[in-house]
Amino acid sequence: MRRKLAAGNWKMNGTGAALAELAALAESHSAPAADILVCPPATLLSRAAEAARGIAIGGQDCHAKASGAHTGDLSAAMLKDAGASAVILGHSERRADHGETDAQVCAKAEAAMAEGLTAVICIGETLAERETGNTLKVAGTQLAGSVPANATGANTVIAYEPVWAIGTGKVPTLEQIAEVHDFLRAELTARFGAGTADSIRLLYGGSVKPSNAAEIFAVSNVDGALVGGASLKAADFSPIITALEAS
Ligand SMILES: O=C(CO)COP(=O)(O)O
Repeated sequence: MRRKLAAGNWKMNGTGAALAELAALAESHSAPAADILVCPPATLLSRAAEAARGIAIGGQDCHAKASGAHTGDLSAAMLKDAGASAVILGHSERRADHGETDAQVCAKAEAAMAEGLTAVICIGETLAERETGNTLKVAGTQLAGSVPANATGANTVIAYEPVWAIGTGKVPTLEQIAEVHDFLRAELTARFGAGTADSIRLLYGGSVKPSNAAEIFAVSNVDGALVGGASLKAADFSPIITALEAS
């Protein structure tokens, strides 16, 4: 049985004052029935790890190399040293803003896993790709190219985030979410076998809110959510976590 996971991606939001939201979240979810992960900006990682009390902390990217001449980048070991136990990789905003390819995401995931971090690997189609009937093709290609061969339920989480649903208030239909998640599970089964595939959690991401969380969490093969905007305030993220615990 996969343990559910509520993950928050703060993106490029938050200074020290935002840690009060994390402390409030930890306070109201001291013994959660689902895993909770918050990924703040890297500048807040070590302070977040102190404020989080039981909530896991993650980075939003890491470099594929362990160290060296890569100005502005962070290695997986640095994230771990700052208190992270996970890292989001291949988010569509990084694929778009920094031209990250599946192969680069895969190399980053390998580096993260080598440090004992859980790689939260993001995939998802653009609106143009959906409208031309290529959703599953894109999801399959990204999955195959971005997920390392040594993926397990312990070191890998997959987040399906349709690009057109991120920050837009637009959400796929429940049937559309089910279609992609069922497909991803089948693809993982074909590649890794049922045992490993059944242990890897599949998150949905894109405009998840307290008002739509419960119906999304009832969808087949949805093991939780990767939440952007609604993870910034404890008052929004908390009811999403509660809905996941009840699912
Ligand atoms: O990109 C996302 C999480 O990684 C989703 O963002 P929103 O929840 O703000 O749509």
